[in-house]
Parts: sequence; structure tokens; C-alpha cells
Amino acid sequence: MTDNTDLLPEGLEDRLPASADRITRTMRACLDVLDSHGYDRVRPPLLEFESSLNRRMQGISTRSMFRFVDPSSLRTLALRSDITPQIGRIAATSMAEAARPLRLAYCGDTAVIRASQLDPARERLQLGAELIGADTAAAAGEMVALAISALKAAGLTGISVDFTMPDLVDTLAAQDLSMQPDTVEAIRRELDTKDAGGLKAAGGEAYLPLIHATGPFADAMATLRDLDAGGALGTRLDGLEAIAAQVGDAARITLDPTERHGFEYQSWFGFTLYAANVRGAAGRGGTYRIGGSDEAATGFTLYVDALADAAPQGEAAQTVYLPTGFSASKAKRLRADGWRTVAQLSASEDPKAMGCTHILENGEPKAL
Ligand SMILES: N[C@@H](Cc1c[nH]c[nH+]1)C(=O)O
Repeated sequence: MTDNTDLLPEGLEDRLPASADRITRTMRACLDVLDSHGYDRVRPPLLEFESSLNRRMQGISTRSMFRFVDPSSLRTLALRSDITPQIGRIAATSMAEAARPLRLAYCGDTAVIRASQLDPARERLQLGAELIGADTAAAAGEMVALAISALKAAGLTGISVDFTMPDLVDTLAAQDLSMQPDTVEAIRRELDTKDAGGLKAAGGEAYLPLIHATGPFADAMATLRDLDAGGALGTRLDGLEAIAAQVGDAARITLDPTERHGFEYQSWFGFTLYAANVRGAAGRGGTYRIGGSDEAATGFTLYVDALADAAPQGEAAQTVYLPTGFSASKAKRLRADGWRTVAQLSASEDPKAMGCTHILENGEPKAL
């Protein structure tokens, strides 16, 4: 029976065993990869003062976050919508004295008030890594390669990475001192929609080639190099090439230099990860600066719920039913050998219906 109070709010759901199992496996596989590359896990809290989430990175707005007054401190708290700013806070405060570069990993739930039309989920399990103290091409190369390894460890295939340059328009506009701030904003808007006519009308004719510098990495790069006659982008383009070289043939690389969607605080480099059968982005990352300490950093976040649905299903677990009176030491040995055990509680149970594949008979598992 479902009564009204049993309904979950829009965009929130229970993950039942099969789905929760996939999520757990995906999480474990990815966290193991981060750990093996020297990333130490930290666990920031689910909520904190709104003001501290707000000021850590430029471009973050708490408008999309669930906020409420804490009855105890009477201050406004916000539910995190992204863990990266929290890692920034940790790096700038309790771990300010730790040696750099500092490598941290995390995994936890985040929430937003309104999701996008494409993805109605309002809760997201984020898993990621942040490399604090560097936003160089070498740091970015490490992060992109690490993100790809994590996706592969989770069993995902068909991985591709789309590189972007979130602050590209600002960098180019800074070269042209005569440009008014509202013209820059209009150019940004038209580039977001890749509207060539609109871009011209907004006074951004010189930016038209950017719309075409999109696609497979090598081609798009050549177009960008041509466009960059003045050399304003030189070091950035070299950086992108160095990152691509580090990725090698681990994933297909594309370039969409003006893509800003989902990049609120990333600076010269941003990337979006895609994988076969994953709806939307599998993850995102890039370079940024931590507000307050102004320290450079690079990181990425994987959206585990989206990934888990596309990850291959784990092997069906062998579960053995232990009738009343079983030997505890025998059961312990079976578990050590990789069996799952389910102990009988009452006479009326149906082991097969409960998901058991075997039953313990004469000390041995017998197929059901
Ligand atoms: N946390 C960002 C991605 C990111 C991590 N580090 C830097 N950027 C996101 O989820 O979009």
C-alpha cells in the first residue's frame, strides 16, 4: 500500500538491491584506482555554512542549493551541490600546511533544488579527485588520465573526453581593450548557442572561427592555431596538446573550445567525460583556483549513479542457505571462500525465492 506520505519528492529515488549493488561496485572500483595513485580520501560533511560553500570558488552560486536556518547556530546552512568546493576549503584550512601537491579523493552524495531537463535527478553521488597546488598541463594530464583509468576500472567502454577552454572568451577579449563588457557577455551567450548570425550581430565576427574549431582534437586544434595568429592562446594550446599526448590512445579526444555549460569555476582547461551507454556526462573536471587562498588546483568528478547504470553487471553471487543447526565455523569458511550465506530463521522460508542458489547439505553447498 502506498500512501501519500510514502511518496518521494520529484527527482529523488530509492536504489533497490540490484541498482545499489552496481553503485557499490562502481564506487569501489573507482576509489581503488584513486587510492592506488596516491589520492587520500577525505569525508567533508553533507551540509555546512552557506557562506563557506559560496566563497570558495568564483562562479559558484548557492541559489541552486537547498538552504535553511540551523536552529542551533541560527546561521544559514546549505546542502552541498558539489564536493570540490569543500575539498578547496579543507586544502585552504585544515590541510593548509600539508605538503604540495596535495592529492585528495572523495565520494559522497550531493543535492540540487532543480536539476536540468535532461537529467531530473536531484541527488547525485559524486566521486572524484583533486590535485591541489598545480594547474599545469602536467597536472591536468594526470587528472584526465586518472579519470579515464577509473572509468575503465568500473568496466565502462567507449570512453571519450571533450576538452574545453572555459575562460577562452575572456582571454581573447582581454586582448581587445576597446571591447565593452556587455559585448563580451553577448559574445559568450551567442557562442554558447553556436549561433553564427547572432555572433556577428553581437559584434563578435572575429570569434566566428571558434564555432568551427569543434570536433576531433587534431582538426579542431589546427583551426584554433590558425585563428590564434596573434599568439594570445599559444601556451594554452601547447598545454592542450601536452594533455592530449598524456592521454594517448586511452580515449577518443574531441575539442569544443567555447563549451562552458557545467563549468562554473574552471579556468584555462575543462573536460567532460563520456562513456558508452551513459546518459549525459559521466564526469567533468578542470583547472581552477581556490577562493580565499588563491591556490591553483586541478580535479575531476565522476557522477557515479549515471555510470553505475551503464557498468557491466557483476557476476551473480553464489548464495548458500544455511538450515537451522548449521556449523558456524563451516559457514565462516564458506564466506572466506567467497560464498554469501543466508541463515534460516524459521521453518516457512523458501530459500530459492529469497535469492539463494545453494543449500548446505551434509556440510556441502548443493545447487537449488
Ligand atoms: N566538481 C566539478 C568538476 C571538477 C572537479 N574538480 C574540478 N572540477 C563538477 O562536478 O562539475
